[in-house]
Amino acid sequence: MAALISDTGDLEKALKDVKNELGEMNLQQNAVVDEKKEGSVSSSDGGGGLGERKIKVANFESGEIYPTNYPEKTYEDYVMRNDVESKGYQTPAELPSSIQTIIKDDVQKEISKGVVRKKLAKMRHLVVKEAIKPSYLDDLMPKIIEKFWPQQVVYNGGVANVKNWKISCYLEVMEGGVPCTNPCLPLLDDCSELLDAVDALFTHWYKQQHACNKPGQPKREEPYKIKRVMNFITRYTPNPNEQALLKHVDGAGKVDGSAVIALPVDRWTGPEDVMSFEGHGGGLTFWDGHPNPAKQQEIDYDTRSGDIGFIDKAVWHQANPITKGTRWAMVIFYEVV
Ligand SMILES: O=C(O)CCC(=O)C(=O)O
Ligand SMILES: [Fe+2]
Repeated sequence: MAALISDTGDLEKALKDVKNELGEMNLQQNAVVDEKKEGSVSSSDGGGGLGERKIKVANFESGEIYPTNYPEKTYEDYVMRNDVESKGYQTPAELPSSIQTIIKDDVQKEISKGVVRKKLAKMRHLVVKEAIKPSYLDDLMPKIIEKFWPQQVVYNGGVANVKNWKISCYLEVMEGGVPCTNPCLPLLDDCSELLDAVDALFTHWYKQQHACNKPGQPKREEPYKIKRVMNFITRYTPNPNEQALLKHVDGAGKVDGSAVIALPVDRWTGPEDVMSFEGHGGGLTFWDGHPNPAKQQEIDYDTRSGDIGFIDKAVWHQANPITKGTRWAMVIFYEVV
């Protein structure tokens, strides 16, 4: 029997911890994770015609302009910035200490352990509770609410059945201006610490999730390079077409993984009990655990401020409908090399 995990010491330690916690479980028998199978999850529609989130159409012809209080920046300004690779933090521990303070203590270890548990269940997603401190997001949220400016985008075939999508504010878009050409740059500035933090968490998660498990496979020495290919904030409401993002996979082949960060309930523009969606849906659901969609399990999470969902390539998921209040989330699509 070859070593179960041969890549990082971190992961080996996490495995020991989980082994202790799981007691009698025979890991030798149950825990072989087949990377090939993992990578072969179909991105075809396994869920009753709900569809992929295809990113195809750049549509910004309506003549919409930046609100007048925005600095005069154009798409070209944005592209110049996006050409710079992500800062390359491989773990939260490498972040500047000022940014480490916005992250939950010991989250690195928690992610390593969480990945081991998920691998035992052959799953390729992980949700970490309060990975970002809710108090930090409470401080950031008024800026997000002030500058939130949903851009009109049209997706080919619709975003999980919604053709005209105008509930997301794009901070970074793909080259060529997809899915819109007017990213909200002021908000990108406000969110830069949060984005650095999530980049480091995502890189750490991705590295653990893709650590080599197969006999004889060489250990990867070079660092993972991640790039945020798209990044947006969505505000869901109980209005038709604004309640949910139904079952989909991110990026239709162009995206290697995603992070979804739950943001606070908007207590700034209305009374909390009115804005809250507590008891009215709004969590995340994943379909995972088997390469064959018909055999996948459905897993629900009641996500709240600061929780992060890490999602591997082509894992089916859904932002569940709300019937009351407003629900905010930040979403980042990554390319990994
Ligand atoms: O809103 C969320 O919590 C997740 C949304 C999502 O999966 C997406 O925008 O691709
Ligand atoms: Fe998604």
